[in-house]
Amino acid sequence: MSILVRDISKRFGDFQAVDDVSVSVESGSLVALLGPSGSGKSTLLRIMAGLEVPDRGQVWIENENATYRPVQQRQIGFVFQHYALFKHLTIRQNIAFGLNIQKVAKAQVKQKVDELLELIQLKGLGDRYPSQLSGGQRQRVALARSLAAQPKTLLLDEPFGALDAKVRKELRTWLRDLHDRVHVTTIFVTHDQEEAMEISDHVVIMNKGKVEQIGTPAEIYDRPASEFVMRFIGETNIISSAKRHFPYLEISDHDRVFLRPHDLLIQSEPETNFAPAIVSSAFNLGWEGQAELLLKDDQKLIVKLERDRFDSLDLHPQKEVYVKPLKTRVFAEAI
Ligand SMILES: Nc1ncnc2c1ncn2[C@@H]1O[C@H](COP(=O)(O)OP(=O)(O)OP(=O)(O)O)[C@@H](O)[C@H]1O
Repeated sequence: MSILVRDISKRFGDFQAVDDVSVSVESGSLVALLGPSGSGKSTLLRIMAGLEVPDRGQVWIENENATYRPVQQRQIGFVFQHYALFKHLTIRQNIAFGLNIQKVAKAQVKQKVDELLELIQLKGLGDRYPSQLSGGQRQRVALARSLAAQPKTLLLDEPFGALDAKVRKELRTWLRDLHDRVHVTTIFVTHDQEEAMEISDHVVIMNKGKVEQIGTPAEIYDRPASEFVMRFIGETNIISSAKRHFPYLEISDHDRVFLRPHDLLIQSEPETNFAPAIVSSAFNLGWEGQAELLLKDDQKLIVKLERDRFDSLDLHPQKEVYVKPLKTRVFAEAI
């Protein structure tokens, strides 16, 4: 089911939580709403769900204006960070809960629950109670419960936020696999860049109630639309008055240049267009090498290198090296 929010604004008292936001989510895609705390992600999700009414703007579901349509009529399933399962019901009974309320025939309920238990890879655990499952398993049950009613869209608000880092990582790939099997349009809120970048078809980057950029993970990383996006996604070096170090760059004298730690050439010998720098520290991280360099005016640069290159350069504190940016970005000053 496609969802389009158009020119949505929502204010709480004096606070503008969502500020003129438009987002279009294609049917069957997996989309992340990503941004720092308080950027309006959950509010936007709740407006899509019908749990919150926008002050302005519209929500279109499958090309129908659904702005004032009640939650129950939106064919939406939810999972929240702390989606408490019913403690006194078994996993099977939890998953079947909505179907039983709808008075679906017993044999059909059993079949559906079996299918869902298989889908969430908890086949043997249907007769356990929630307290007998791990946090990650419980969230999978919560997802199965929301899928039981065959929603056309799944809205997930920090679904793995309460879990530890390792389980989180496992569950996000699991969510992508699940999505590839069931193809339900899925929109999930996260403040974890890696989570959003790893599994989404499109990422919506939010900041202070506004959309900064919408794109595929590669577009967002390679062509950030703003300084905020560049700094929020991946690591970034910022060089002030970069023209002093790299006169050949086609920038103004006082422009700040942004560049990723991987987007630098580094060598031991001087060469045209390379700026001298002194290594202040170098670490072998195992899978790659990382060095901190100081340019002539003491501006810091982080460089990340493939292991072979790192080893052959023999980087160590005080060594003089020469660097040249490969890909640079300049943004208008943030207001
Ligand atoms: N019902 C409400 N009443 C008053 N203020 C609210 C309400 N809901 C949200 N807010 C405020 O609106 C802002 C945006 O909240 P929202 O939950 O949408 O942000 P978020 O990006 O999801 O942040 P987080 O990652 O911390 O959940 C916050 O400052 C929050 O305090």
